Amino acid sequence: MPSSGDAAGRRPHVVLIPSAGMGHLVPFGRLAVALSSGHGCDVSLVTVLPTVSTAESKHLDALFDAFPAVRRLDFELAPFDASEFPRADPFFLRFEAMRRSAPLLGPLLTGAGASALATDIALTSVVIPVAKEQGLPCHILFTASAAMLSLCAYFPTYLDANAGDGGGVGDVDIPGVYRIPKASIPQALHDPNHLFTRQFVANGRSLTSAAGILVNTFDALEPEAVAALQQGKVASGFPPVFAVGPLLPASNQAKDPQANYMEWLDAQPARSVVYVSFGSRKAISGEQLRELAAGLETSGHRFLWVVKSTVVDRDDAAELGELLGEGFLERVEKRGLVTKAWVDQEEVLKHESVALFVSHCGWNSVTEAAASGVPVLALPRFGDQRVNSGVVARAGLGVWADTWSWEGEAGVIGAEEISEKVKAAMADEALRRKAASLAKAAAKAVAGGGSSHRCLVEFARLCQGGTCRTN
Ligand SMILES: O=c1ccn([C@@H]2O[C@H](COP(=O)(O)OP(=O)(O)O[C@H]3O[C@H](CO)[C@@H](O)[C@H](O)[C@H]3O)[C@@H](O)[C@H]2O)c(=O)[nH]1
Repeated sequence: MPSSGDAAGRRPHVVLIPSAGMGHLVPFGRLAVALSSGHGCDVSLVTVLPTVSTAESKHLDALFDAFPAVRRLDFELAPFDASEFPRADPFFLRFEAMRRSAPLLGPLLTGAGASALATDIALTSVVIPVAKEQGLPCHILFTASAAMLSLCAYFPTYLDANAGDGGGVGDVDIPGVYRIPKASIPQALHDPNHLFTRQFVANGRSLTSAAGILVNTFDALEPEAVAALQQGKVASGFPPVFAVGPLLPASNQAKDPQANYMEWLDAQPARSVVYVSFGSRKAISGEQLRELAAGLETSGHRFLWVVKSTVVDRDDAAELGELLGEGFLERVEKRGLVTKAWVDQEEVLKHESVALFVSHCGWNSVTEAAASGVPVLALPRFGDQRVNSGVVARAGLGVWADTWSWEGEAGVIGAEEISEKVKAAMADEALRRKAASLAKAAAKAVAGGGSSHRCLVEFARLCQGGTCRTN
């Protein structure tokens, strides 16, 4: 039942504060749409200006156009001199700018009449103190898997218990969840002094200061992790956990008028195409690109391959053709399309010609594959993607050859292995059936009365009258 307002009839006004990066903006936009349609909440999505990339600006413009019920709340960052950090990437600079602009956030929230906040785990150190000052409950939308959330929640305890061992990080057996093998733990976490590790531990500790935690997942995809988190088995003093995924509004992607991939897909036979994409950014090495190209070629299958321009090594100015191996594009012309366009991935995954998704297992891609019933061949690259690949394999959504050579996150998987795995996955009828059954479970979870729908109702109710745990 939608929330009908407080005693004075006021609707809750939930303000969502995403961090930068399409992998984060996309689920925040989707949560905004889900909450504003049918849950009795007013919803504002904070647009941090200037945006980090044109992809982000286009995405946000398309979202606000398509869903006018979602209010846009512009947050102009205070200018700061980035030359202090000459080698920092745009995401670090964005975080630093947010941190320095925090004093401006309180007045923005008061002016907007916020009654509750939801922010990204990466921004808790900035947003939670502001929320405390304002007396507002602050929730977290965790944009990765529940397995990754449980690792984040348990990791500080794990490190405390293993401090002094000197043996580094091993398998991590998360209470109530399962054992995450050493090789799946993000590489940076193997070094206790790495900046990422310190941040990850601080984030893990900050989870208990949140009023509630939303996760873009659903029961059938991650039964163990969702149950353990909700039952407080992973860490003590844990706030309520709402598994609200898969967060999927109607398509709201900015269309690229130059892109011809949908016409190309329309011309392919049903269930014949391997879709290959590694998310919105982040490089895979030139060497891995060429191995992948050769593997796709020898697999003999049709493929649509989305290569982001940032996928190409920054200092490698060569054109796509050269990067993918000499003559590759000409040889595969009749059965492969390689594009640098921003595609509407949901639309692609729903297309009847698509049979397999070769994915880095960014969490949004995993949830989209699950919602579309497209099996995944996992090719994780960095960060949470190995943990997510483990989820994919456990749930039967896809295959992850975790026996593949592990040489750290920069390890290269050879063409022959890729080709064999593509052929096997394309021929695997049982895998296809299992993926299709997960899509049914996903649809059931988000429909009225389903587990994710109930979690969203419960969350909206908490925003209506919830007590503030951030104090
Ligand atoms: O041409 C494109 C490329 C991407 N997308 C969309 O962009 C999002 C990409 O997100 P994701 O699949 O999660 O990949 P990343 O962009 O790599 O996401 C980052 O954020 C995720 C969520 O926290 C993490 O799981 C990843 O490891 C991290 O790299 C998805 O919704 C895609 O559908 C498109 O629609 N068209």
